[in-house]
Amino acid sequence: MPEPVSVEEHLARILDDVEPLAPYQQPLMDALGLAAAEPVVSTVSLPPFDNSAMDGYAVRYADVAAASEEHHVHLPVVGEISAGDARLLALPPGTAAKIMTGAPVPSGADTVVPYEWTDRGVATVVISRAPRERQHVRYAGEDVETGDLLIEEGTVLGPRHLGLLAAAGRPTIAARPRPRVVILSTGTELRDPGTGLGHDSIYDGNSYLLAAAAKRAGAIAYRVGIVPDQPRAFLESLDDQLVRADVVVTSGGVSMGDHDVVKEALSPSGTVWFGPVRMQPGKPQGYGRVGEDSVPIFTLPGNPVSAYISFELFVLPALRTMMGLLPASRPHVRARLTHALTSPRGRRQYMRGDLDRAAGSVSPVGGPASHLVGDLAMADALIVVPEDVTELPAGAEVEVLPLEGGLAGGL
Ligand SMILES: Nc1nc2c(c(=O)[nH]1)N[C@H]1C(S)=C(S)[C@@H](COP(=O)(O)OP(=O)(O)OC[C@H]3O[C@@H](n4cnc5c(N)ncnc54)[C@H](O)[C@@H]3O)O[C@H]1N2
Ligand code: MOO
Repeated sequence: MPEPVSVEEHLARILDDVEPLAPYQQPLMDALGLAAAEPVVSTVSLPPFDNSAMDGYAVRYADVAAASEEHHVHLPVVGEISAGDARLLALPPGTAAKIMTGAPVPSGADTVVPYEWTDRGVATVVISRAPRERQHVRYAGEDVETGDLLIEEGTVLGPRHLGLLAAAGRPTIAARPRPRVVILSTGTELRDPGTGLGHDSIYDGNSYLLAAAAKRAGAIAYRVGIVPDQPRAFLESLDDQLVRADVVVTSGGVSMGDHDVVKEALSPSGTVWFGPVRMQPGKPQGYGRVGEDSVPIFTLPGNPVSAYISFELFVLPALRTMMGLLPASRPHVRARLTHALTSPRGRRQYMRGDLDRAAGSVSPVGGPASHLVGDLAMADALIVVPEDVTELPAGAEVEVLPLEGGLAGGL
């Protein structure tokens, strides 16, 4: 039996081993939530040309400066310019041109008078109020100039960044791809939701829990589902799946039982470490590489809460490292306990909690056991009780790992 390792040791070993995936140019819509793997410099100005901010008349300021309710200015209308239709290129002095929002301002004109300050005349326009000089003109380059840095390398691309890239004419951006994560549940007792249950079977919650967690982390999740507790069936299933995997995540079959299929199947290869981590839930862990392509594999414990906490602590940071997303781990916060709690000595306890960020407090949710999925769904944080602490009073300040938020991209 290998010596127990700390959470930090296990995570460090994993993060030393996984590598960022090679970036390539991805269509913008595929890049949502990914980290930019290149800085992007604008090759255009925005706006690209001087254009109108209002529906109205393009004029020379000097021709309308004296307009008021008492002193109307009359100008002949020499044309009409719509957005995307700019046949009138120059405006003679002493004239006006109808202009629509977004249409190019003709040379000679420097100001736009909105319809509301005119009689909306067709042949001649009567202007009853003077704009400020250059009012309602959006000048070329006033937003972005050619050569401006649009996106810093490492930016997690959200809707506003993608909108800017498109506005600047970029159809793609270099980003690391989403890791393809294959998720296998082991357990002869498992059944698919929607099917019948015997007195000795349970539904496979884990493959949904882990696939959803992987997908939310930005990965592509392939939920393979249930594999029985037979090493041969497990290895066959794994072998079939490796071709589409950047990462494999299994649940179950790694503790001390007589049918611990994952351990039994993978131990002979010698490429996967199995051992205890000083944490609860989540003690029995495994990590290593499998197959011809040395695909990283996480063998998580089968108890659902253990599997989920293991995902948050070990798999999520690995996936984020592969995607070049920083920070790799969700940041911890500190909060005050609303109730006292106790914890066993020697293993770091991850109690389920309900975090109130505004109040800076956290309430324990349910018990510490690792099969309590009802309580897990009610929680949004983990209360971290250090290995050497056995009791904490109400009001104590504790470290908390939020299960929602804290990472760029709304994760
Ligand atoms: N003698 C010992 N027994 C156990 C130890 C130990 O140190 N000595 N460790 C316990 C701890 S801690 C954990 S955690 C579990 C981990 O066991 P396995 O990873 O081998 O998982 P299984 O035995 O296959 O399953 C455990 C539990 O979880 C249920 N399960 C499994 N898969 C799913 C799934 N996909 N969806 C829902 N529930 C699932 C399964 O039915 C079991 O109840 O070992 C302890 N034992
Ligand atoms: O470590 Mo197990 O994950 O306590 O139930």
